Amino acid sequence: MKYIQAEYSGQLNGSVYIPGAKNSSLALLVAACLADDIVTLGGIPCIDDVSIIAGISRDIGMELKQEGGQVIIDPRKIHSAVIDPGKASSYRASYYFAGALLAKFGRVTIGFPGGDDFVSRPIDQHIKVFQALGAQVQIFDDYYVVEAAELKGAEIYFDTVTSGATINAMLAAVRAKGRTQLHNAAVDPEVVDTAVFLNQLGARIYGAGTEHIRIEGVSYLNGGTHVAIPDRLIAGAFLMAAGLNGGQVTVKDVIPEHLSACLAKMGEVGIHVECGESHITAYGTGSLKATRIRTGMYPGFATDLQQPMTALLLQAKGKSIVTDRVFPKRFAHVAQLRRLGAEIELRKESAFIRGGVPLQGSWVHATDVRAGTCLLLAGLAAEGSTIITGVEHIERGYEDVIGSFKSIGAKLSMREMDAQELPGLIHLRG
Ligand SMILES: CC(=O)N[C@H]1[C@@H](OP(=O)(O)OP(=O)(O)OC[C@H]2O[C@@H](n3ccc(=O)[nH]c3=O)[C@H](O)[C@@H]2O)O[C@H](CO)[C@@H](O)[C@@H]1O
Ligand SMILES: C=C(OP(=O)(O)O)C(=O)O
Repeated sequence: MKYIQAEYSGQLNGSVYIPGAKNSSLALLVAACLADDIVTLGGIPCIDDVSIIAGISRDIGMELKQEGGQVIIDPRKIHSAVIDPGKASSYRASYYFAGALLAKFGRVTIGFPGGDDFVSRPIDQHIKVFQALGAQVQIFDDYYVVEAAELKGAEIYFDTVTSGATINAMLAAVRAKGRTQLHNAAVDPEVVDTAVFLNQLGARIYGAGTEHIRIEGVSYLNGGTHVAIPDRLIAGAFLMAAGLNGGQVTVKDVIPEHLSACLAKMGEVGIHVECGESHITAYGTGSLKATRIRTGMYPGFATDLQQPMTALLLQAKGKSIVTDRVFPKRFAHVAQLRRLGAEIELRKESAFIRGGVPLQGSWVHATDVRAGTCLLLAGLAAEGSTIITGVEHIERGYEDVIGSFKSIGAKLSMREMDAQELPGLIHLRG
């Protein structure tokens, strides 16, 4: 079993280049299915979720090869729209294959999405989209089938703001007959990135980045080239690292506007932030103030950043409250932080933190990708050694997590737990 060992690291200083966004890349790679010619994508990170897509692509006949930092995709030989349920459920964004393959082939058989487990992650809005466009959806035990003789443009109102279903609606509607209008659409940068890419291929999507998106269906999509936007979630976590023990961290190749809410809250807790055109520097002052965080859909404070922010707030003297309204049960990291000595209570959709209590290294388990970042940051601030298992969750979203954190001075190593070591470690788990 792989694990990460984190040691108290003092001040973190340095700069890191931020890779392309996981959540954009997962949409772009599948959007490429819709093209009728070769597509080249840049900025796609080397993460486990992308490897799963590569596996699915091989199964369905989509050629996908990596050449010097670019992924070249040939969707012309796709011969199957049946996706292995095991592969579909080993990451979240497999639902994009449902929208894209439905649009291109009129039928898709696919397993349910997996990804981080926040107790409830419904896909009712995705299904609503498919049905509105004229498809039938049949649900079986471990897969579902979506099919339509013809997809026809429709008027679709989302009952809740969802980035996944907004992107999926664009994928499904882009080749539908006539006009589709999406209302109460998500305005996330990843939605805009997917629309920009599809338009580059010849799609006619208007208004992405606002709550109303209009899609005029087209019957053919060219090949083309696109570069994924930088990962605002990885960038946010690195900037927070500067606040842990009063260091200075610069993230390069970012779009600062995508991090507005995060930077505003970092300012409130006492981290000084300076933005350039494509870089941001965070200066920790060594003294953090408690605050209140409420997550919201973009441009609100990202739910994916509340977990690393919680690690930071453990260092801020006083009472902080972190409320997650997007995923009210996204708090599996709290029990693990308590193992490090954190004073943190859960009530309904909020974590109540008494910050400034010294942390002590222990054995903790990452249950999802950002819980992993949270535990990693907490481990760097805790006395002694922290053992973090559940590395597979972290590797779903982070390319070279050890190398990039080490480059800013973090004392981290990836290890393999062997039988001799286990008795020495087991007392930490309790
Ligand atoms: C692969 C990917 O891009 N993952 C991101 C995506 O997940 P994901 O696409 O799953 O999240 P959504 O944006 O769809 O979810 C937003 C909210 O809508 C609800 N909802 C969603 C779909 C649906 O059919 N019905 C419904 O009720 C969800 O429970 C949640 O409360 O956006 C989340 C919210 O920014 C991020 O945390 C994830 O990192
Ligand atoms: C929740 C996340 O991932 P996913 O939606 O892929 O589970 C995340 O990236 O924080």
